[in-house]
Amino acid sequence: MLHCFLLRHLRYSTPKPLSSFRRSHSLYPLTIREIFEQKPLNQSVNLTGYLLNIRKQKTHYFLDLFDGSLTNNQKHLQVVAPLNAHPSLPHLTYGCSVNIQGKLIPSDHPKQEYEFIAEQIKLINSCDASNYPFKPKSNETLVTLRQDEHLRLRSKLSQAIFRLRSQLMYSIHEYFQEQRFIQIQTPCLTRNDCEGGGETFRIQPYKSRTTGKDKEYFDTQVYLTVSGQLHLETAANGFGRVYTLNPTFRADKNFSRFHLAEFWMLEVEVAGLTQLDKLLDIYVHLLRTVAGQVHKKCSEEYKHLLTHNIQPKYLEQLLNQTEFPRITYQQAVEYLRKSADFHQFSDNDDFTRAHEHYLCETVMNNQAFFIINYPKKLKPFYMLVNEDESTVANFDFIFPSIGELSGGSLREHRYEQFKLCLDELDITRDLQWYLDLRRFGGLPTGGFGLGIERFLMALTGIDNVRDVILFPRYYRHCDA
Ligand SMILES: NC(=O)C[C@H](N)C(=O)O
Repeated sequence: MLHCFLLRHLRYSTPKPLSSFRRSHSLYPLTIREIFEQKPLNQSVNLTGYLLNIRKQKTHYFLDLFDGSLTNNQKHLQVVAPLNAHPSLPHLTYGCSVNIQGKLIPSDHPKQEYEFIAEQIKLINSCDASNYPFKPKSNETLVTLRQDEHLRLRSKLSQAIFRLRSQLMYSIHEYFQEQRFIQIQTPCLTRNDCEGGGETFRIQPYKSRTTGKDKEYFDTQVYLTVSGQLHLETAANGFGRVYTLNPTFRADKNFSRFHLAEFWMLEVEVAGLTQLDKLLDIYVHLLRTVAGQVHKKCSEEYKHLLTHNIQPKYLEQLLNQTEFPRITYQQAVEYLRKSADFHQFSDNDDFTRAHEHYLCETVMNNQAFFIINYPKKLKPFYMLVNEDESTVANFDFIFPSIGELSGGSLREHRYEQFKLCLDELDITRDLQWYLDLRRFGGLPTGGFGLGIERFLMALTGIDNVRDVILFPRYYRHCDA
């Protein structure tokens, strides 16, 4: 009985299909994009947006309405307001928000198929036009937009960038769905500094204004995560193929155009991997597929960026290459030592950005490449130690004009070795849960992290991370 009732109920609660115009019209406030796509001729509809231009002519006002729904080739909707119906619109200024009721009708104008005739125009909020950073026809640049993070999505340039970012996120999820990965949400609060680099933000007690009492995070030291990797490995031991796409935090006092204190990182972990080459193949396949999708889906955004002279000089490599050169740390050191600037490079030193740039630009001729098998002592404790006992099975991927785009490794899955390593570092107690993965039959896994903002730099040719994240947090900067 109950079963029948449920079935009947389910049937009735499924929304009935409506024509696409009616469905979107009734469920969400209508957008200009939908007006262009669905052309609801002669129906009275309501639109909300900003006015970008107001021109008074003999018989009509012409208003350019913008609501952020259009891609960049279609700019805005031109609204025609006959003077006899709207004798004066003096309260409307550039940038003000309005609600317009009107109708789309076929146009007599030879250059225009349709026009939108306003029946009623309501001012929602006026705009403090003299202080508004986006003046009519102003020439916005990435630098000027950066000064108004909270308003910059009113500009077409920022819109192009953040549409592209949204597509990137979507394409990443799509890729992993297709490859049958499970998405995991790793925690932002953690007790372990996974990278061991000491760049963690510690959660500090604070005095509550209302109670005046100190508040602790349950009497333990807790940090904002620098990487979800350790937690992701536990998930790889459960599901096999997993990924996470989360914010990560690094207390890096670096003010450079490559560094953020909060950045988004895609992290991937795959069980059953025992060869570094395989991990690199997976990484390249991901980059190629996702870059290809973004390139295909965002052609309008790319065109718009080009009008601002922003072009992805090295995107071709991501789209077309199935392989990238792979050199060992030792080979990279030899290249550096042959150069005039770096001939004194010491054994077991880490590469700086200057080293990476030299290797990429001069040695590799602006070709992206991998550096593999770093000395064990330069890298975090979790990496698989190679047979030579002195290097680890890891990679850094170096991209022209950016430097390190990603890092990854096979993980040390052998219980005895790993316990010894943790004991030596005196971190066994803190990481008992992580060691347990090996204690209870852990699988060999490998994975990598890819910083979303740097990936966006590679995809767009934009040369500052602060332009590809809406609210950048970096050294001494946390504004809006
Ligand atoms: N998941 C990873 O391999 C990323 C690595 N832990 C990093 O933070 O660079």
